[in-house]
Amino acid sequence: MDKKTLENGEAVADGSICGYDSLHQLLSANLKPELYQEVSRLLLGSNCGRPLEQIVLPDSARALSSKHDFDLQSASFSADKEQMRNPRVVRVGLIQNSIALPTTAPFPDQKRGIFDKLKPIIDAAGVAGVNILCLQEAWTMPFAFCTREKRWCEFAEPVDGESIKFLQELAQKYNMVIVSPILERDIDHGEVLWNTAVIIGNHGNIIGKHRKNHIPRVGDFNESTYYMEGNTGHPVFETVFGKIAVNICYGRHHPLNWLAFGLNGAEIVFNPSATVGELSEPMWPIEARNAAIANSYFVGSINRVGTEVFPNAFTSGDGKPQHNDFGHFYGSSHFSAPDASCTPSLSRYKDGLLISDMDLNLCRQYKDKWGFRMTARYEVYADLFTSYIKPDFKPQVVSDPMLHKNSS
Ligand SMILES: NC(=O)NCCC(=O)O
Repeated sequence: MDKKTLENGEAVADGSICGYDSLHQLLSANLKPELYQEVSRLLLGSNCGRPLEQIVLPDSARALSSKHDFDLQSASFSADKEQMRNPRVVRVGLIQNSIALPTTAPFPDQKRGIFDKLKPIIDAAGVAGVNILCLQEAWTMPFAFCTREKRWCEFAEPVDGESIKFLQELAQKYNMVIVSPILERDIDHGEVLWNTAVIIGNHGNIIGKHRKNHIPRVGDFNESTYYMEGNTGHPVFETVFGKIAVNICYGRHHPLNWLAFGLNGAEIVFNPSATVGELSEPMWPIEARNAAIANSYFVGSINRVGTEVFPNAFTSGDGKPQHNDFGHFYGSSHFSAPDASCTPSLSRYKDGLLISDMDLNLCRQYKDKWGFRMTARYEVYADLFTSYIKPDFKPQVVSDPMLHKNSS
């Protein structure tokens, strides 16, 4: 997009960064090519000694992106050639999107509007041969959990509900595993709500589900009003394309959550999110990438886009005057790899589809290279946790005897 003239810099009201779609576009437009190349090497790392290459995507996918005005980007992660194993290349997609209608529209129209908006983006993933696709957190609805109003619970549905049926058809049509994060209503257990990712197999079957483990109590993220911490552990879903797991949004701030998916053997962990610039943007490029490095797996990070305005003003725990929106959901979805490389991010304000080829052999190659599993000393930490969770736990602190000398 064209750079807009700005008086005070930073993100402007349309969600762009000083008129650019993403940080990477800003840098590419403003640095000399040789400087840009060096900055990219440091910011994005390199993969097998090279910058990531783009994938040649079919014209039909490009046509859908132009017609429906969504960002379409791609990048390919390689691994070293091995003598005993064939490459295990999978094509993985992430979708970020804004809501389709104002939050004041009738609920069924809002939901249908999102389905209609997503269909061509999922089609683009399908025609581009994506094997595993992940949507954003609570994709069927506005992220209304800031309001604390219970009427938004109407968007909840069982794991075999309307939105999953919609995706099951597409999963089967395109032979694609789809991860669908929804607000779940557990009909069999008193109709309680959960924040859940449903894993739909490439035959349109339901493989399983995972419920968000860590619920935020920060800023406007009043999600604990709606659902409790998940009770599904840290499942890894073995699909025909690889072993995948889902660390839902705020769980990305918990290194042990990432670790647990790794211990269970995940090769790709998705982090479908809904988070806003003022709260978390500086953390966003770091946490997922660190998780990918520390756990020797790929991470797919997805954040919704746009500003969602609610009819009734709400307050926050931080003393701000009452307001009607969370702030801007900054998109910027991207992939991170075990070798510390990562893709440029999708747009900060536009719907988008990011497609990456990844050779999953890279996971084991990086386990072998850095030996993080081997050197982790889990038994030392198991002892610490065992004692920490007991009421009589005393922190292991050795005080300088001089500190207390004068007071005795
Ligand atoms: N959806 C969600 O958990 N958001 C919390 C905010 C954050 O983790 O950045």
